[in-house]
Amino acid sequence: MAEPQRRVGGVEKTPARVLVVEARFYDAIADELLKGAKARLEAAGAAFDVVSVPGALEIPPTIAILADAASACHQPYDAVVALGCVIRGETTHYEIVTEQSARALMDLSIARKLPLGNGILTVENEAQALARARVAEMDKGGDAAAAALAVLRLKRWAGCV
Ligand SMILES: Nc1c(NC[C@H](O)[C@H](O)[C@H](O)CO)[nH]c(=O)[nH]c1=O
Ligand SMILES: CC(=O)[C@@H](O)COP(=O)(O)O
Repeated sequence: MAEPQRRVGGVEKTPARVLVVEARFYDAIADELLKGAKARLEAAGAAFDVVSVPGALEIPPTIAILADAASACHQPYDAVVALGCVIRGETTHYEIVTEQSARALMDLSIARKLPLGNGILTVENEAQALARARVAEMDKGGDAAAAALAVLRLKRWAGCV
């Protein structure tokens, strides 16, 4: 049976090796998302690597590349967190970026049975983005990290029943 869950100060301890891939298309938003994700991972006792890419479309291939590289080095990642912000512009490119990045992340997670938290904001304007990125407000970066760890705990539990 899986070891009893250890919850300290309201945070479920989850020892893990986590890959965080952040898109830096909007630096101020990315900073807040990363701040929240790191705080949640640290509170859970998880180790993590942070890698930056230009935009949301680069997140899925970067995860695939680095997950394979880590496994080849016999240091596989237990979970992944994707962080980014896509703000609608004048053209249909918003649909491409949002839908393709989300679809690719879901496909990656399922195909590889890799716990993955999707913290890519898809919003209409900067105000909506800031409200969701800020740790003191909606903390979507922290939520994405927490979601990845929650699925990891389930995966470990399933492996031990
Ligand atoms: N408009 C946004 C983008 N667009 C860039 C793409 O993600 C990608 O980097 C480019 O098409 C080159 O492959 N990316 C975001 O993360 N956020 C946006 O609002
Ligand atoms: C979501 C985007 O790619 C966005 O920056 C594109 O803006 P636009 O549609 O005005 O070119």
